[in-house]
Formats: sequence, C-alpha cells, structure tokens
Amino acid sequence: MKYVIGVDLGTSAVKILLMNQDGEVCQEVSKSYPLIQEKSGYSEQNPEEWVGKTIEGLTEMVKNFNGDIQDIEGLSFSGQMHGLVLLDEDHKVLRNAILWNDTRTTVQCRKIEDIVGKERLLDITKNPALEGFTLPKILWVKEHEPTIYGKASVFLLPKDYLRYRLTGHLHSEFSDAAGTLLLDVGEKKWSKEICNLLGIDISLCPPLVASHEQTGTLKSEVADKTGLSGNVKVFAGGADNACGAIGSGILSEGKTLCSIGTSGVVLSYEQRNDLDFGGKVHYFNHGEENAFYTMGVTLAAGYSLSWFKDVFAKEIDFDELLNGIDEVPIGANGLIFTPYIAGERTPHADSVIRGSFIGMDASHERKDFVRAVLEGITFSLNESIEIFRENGKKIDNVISIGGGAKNKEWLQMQADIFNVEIMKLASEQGPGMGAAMLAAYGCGWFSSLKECADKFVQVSETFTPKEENVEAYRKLFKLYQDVYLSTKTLNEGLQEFRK
Ligand SMILES: Nc1ncnc2c1ncn2[C@@H]1O[C@H](COP(=O)(O)OP(=O)(O)O)[C@@H](O)[C@H]1O
Ligand SMILES: O=C(CO)[C@@H](O)[C@H](O)COP(=O)(O)O
Repeated sequence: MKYVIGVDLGTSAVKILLMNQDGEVCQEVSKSYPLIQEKSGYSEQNPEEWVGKTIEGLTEMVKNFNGDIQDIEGLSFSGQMHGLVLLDEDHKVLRNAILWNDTRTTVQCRKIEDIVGKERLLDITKNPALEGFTLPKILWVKEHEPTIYGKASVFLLPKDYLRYRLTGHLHSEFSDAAGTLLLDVGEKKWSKEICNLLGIDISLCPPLVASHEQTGTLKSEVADKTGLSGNVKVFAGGADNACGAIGSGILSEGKTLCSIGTSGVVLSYEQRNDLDFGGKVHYFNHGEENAFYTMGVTLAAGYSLSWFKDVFAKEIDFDELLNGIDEVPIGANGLIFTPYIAGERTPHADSVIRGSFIGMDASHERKDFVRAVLEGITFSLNESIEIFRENGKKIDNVISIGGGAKNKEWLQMQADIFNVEIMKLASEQGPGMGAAMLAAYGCGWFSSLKECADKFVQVSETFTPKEENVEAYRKLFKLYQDVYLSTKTLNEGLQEFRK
C-alpha cells in the first residue's frame, strides 16, 4: 500500500493527514501555534513556528507509522492565504509574517485604487483592494519599514515558505498567487503593469507553477529529522480554500462549500474566468487547472468562538463549551452577536467595524452567549449565500468542513439558516485532504482530481432544514443585518480608544 501526506498550514495550527491509496485517513496530527497581535487590527505569526511545528508533526507521524517508510510517496500543502513572508538575498526571513486577518493596510488599499484604478484592478486581478490581501502588506512594509523592504529579494506566501524550507526551492502557485492582488488571474502571470505602477520590482515575485506540479523532494536534513525518505516527492499544493474545495469534491459547476476554520468561507466552483460579481465576492484560480472559484469571507468565524472560549472558558474544550446549546431556543433568548471582532470582509469590507452582543439580559447564561456566537457566525456566512443567490446561483446543498463542522447542532443550524441540505464529510479536514489529493494526483495514482475525489471524498451525514427553524431564523437574520448599520458610526467613534 502506498501513502501520501497532506500538510494544512492553518491559522490556528498545522494539521497533517496521512492517506492511503484507498482514500482512508490513516493518521491525523495537529500542532498549534499562537497569533501575535501587538495592536488592534494587527495579526502576525513567526514563520519559524510553522516550520518547527510541521517537522514535529511529521516526526510524530513517522514514529506511529507501521509500514515501510519508502511507501510514503508524496507530500503536498494547503495554506492560510495572503500572508506576507519577506526574504532577504540569503532567503532568511526579514520580519514576522503579516497575516490575512491583519487589517492595518486601509491607506495602502486606497493608494492602490488611486494609482491602478478600481476598474483596471478588477480587470486584471478580478478582485478589489482589501486589507487582507498581500499587495497592500508589501506597500505597508515599503512605507513603514523601508530598511527591511530594501533588503527584500523575494516574497512568499505561508505554505510556499514552508515548502521552501522542506525542499530548498522557491515557488508560488496560481491558487495562492491569486490572493496577492499581483496576479493577472485570467492570464496566470504576475502583472507587470501593477508592479510598475506601484514601484514594485517584479523580481520580488517567485516563479509560478500549477498546484499538482512537483517542486522537488525533501531536503536530506528534513528527511533525517523526520524519518521520512529523501525520495518523497513534494508537490506545490494550493491555497487552503482551493484545497478545501478539492478535498470536498467541489470540482464542477453548481457545487458549494462552507468552511469554518479561523475564518469562514462560502465558496462556489466556477468554470469561467469572465463572470462579473463587481468585486462583491473574491474570484480566484482553483487548485484544479484552468478552473476558478468565487467566495465570500467572514474574517472571524471559528476565531469568534475561540476568542470567546479563551476569554470566558479557557479551561474547557470546545465540545464542553458547546454542550447544552441545543437547550437554548433559536435567537439565544433575545441575544444577537456580530462576529466583527477583527473587522469584516463580506459583505462589509470594513476594517473599523467591531463585534457586538445586542440584547444582553440579566437572565442570560454562558450557553446563551455561546449559541448567540454560533448564530452570529452563521448569519455572517449567510450574507455570502445571499450574494450568490442574488447573482442567480441555485444553492440547495452545501458541503460543510473545517473545525466548525465537528459539532452536529452547528451543522443543523447551518442547514436552517442557509435553508439548504448540509453534507458532512467523513473527515472535516478538507484543506489537508485536498493537499493529500494533489499529491496523489501528482504521483500519478489517478488520471484527474475528479477521479481521486470519487475515491477520497465521502459524505457521512446529511442535515435537512426544518421549516419552523428556517422561518424563525429568517426573522432574526433581518435583525442581525441591522446591527452592522446601527454600530458602524459607534465603532468609528471608538477607534481612537483602541489599543
Ligand atoms: N469541537 C468543536 N466544535 C465546534 N467548533 C470547533 C470545535 N473544535 C474547533 N472548533 C472551531 O474550529 C476552529 C478551528 O478550525 P480549523 O479548521 O482547524 O482552523 P484553521 O484551519 O484556521 O487553523 C476553532 O477556532 C473553533 O472555533
Ligand atoms: O483570507 C482568507 C481567504 O481569503 C482565509 O480563509 C485564510 O485563507 C485563512 O484560512 P483559515 O486559517 O481560516 O482556514
């Protein structure tokens, strides 16, 4: 029996899956690392942590592996998108990575719009200037840390840096490059025009390959440390949402994914690269060749729940925290939460907005707050579902993955709020599964990713919307939507008091 490894470099942790040729998950290892948040709106990580925790995880996996190590044939990656890793000419990291949920770059976004032009930016990149994307981060470093910028010879995205450390080769690939705002998404090449207009040397952009392409083998020192063979073929991999889509079988038109990790996304497969959503949803290259996807993003989905747990119930795990939410009625006894604790992207591209609990009552208990947090996150994702429906998409069923898919009440809530059938997969680790599938396809086990998905992706449970719940949530959703408008000015006033 042969095996492949999928490494998902998430925001909360690196999750490693060992899969066999029958599509069975043989091992799962997870190693977490912290966010560094110096100021409100800032979010960074130390890339060395990603490398150290991945090597630790791979070593643990090898220790528990009973077969012949030479049978582990391939390895690929899925990674948190948009994060900026800057390297000097010796390929040493120049500063902490600035992550996708860091919103310090509003000024740089406006500058990009002024210089490139909103329409031209949409023509080339298919996306508007948003704080989370990589280009505004590059401009921020150029402006605020000129000495560091002066030493930069190349930028990488998070999983591309991890791959570089495991193989010694520098690459990016289309699905992650699409989230930089520097890629001509239709033409699949770095945009000289954008680089020239913004004074960025195009040599900062790494060579591009396709997600399933082999980019080398493991460096001998990595093979020695982990116990893996130095012959393991390493494939480029993809953005975590592209890999989540592959790992959930979102490989044809009409299929929709909901992923609740640190962020939350609603994603739809697109065959065409010329649809017009006016920048309301992100439009990126898929990890499948010559395919695309559109998606709406809630910045703090799982992060809202983990924030709540860290502050109010640090000592217990997620299962215990969510225990009892089914005893709380829909609407959390009159409590609404908006998950804007790190600002928001879809549908409100707003780095200043912050979260609220509306309707707090002396009778509320912790479980009411937990239910309100879950409902608020799910309402936010429903805003993306609504955008897709308003643009003519028919959404009847959705595959749900990510940490948020571990809880059955939350899955039923998704069915009721989205008014769709929710499908849970045998493994909720969609991005890691997608990475493993890219390795399996790259190794030649299958003639296409679709053929691989037929073997690897299995629906384990379905949640059907309940009419009375759908009605109740419809009313609540309207109230939820009002909270953004009612708290926008308040948050602008509060901005000067933030850390
Ligand atoms: N048992 C659980 N029930 C519900 N949600 C959970 C559970 N465990 C984790 N989560 C949620 O999943 C999130 C992590 O999901 P994950 O997909 O691993 O994120 P990432 O890829 O961003 O690292 C946590 O922030 C938490 O909100
Ligand atoms: O910024 C985006 C997508 O545009 C995020 O979805 C990141 O890709 C992080 O993903 P998770 O760690 O939440 O999976």
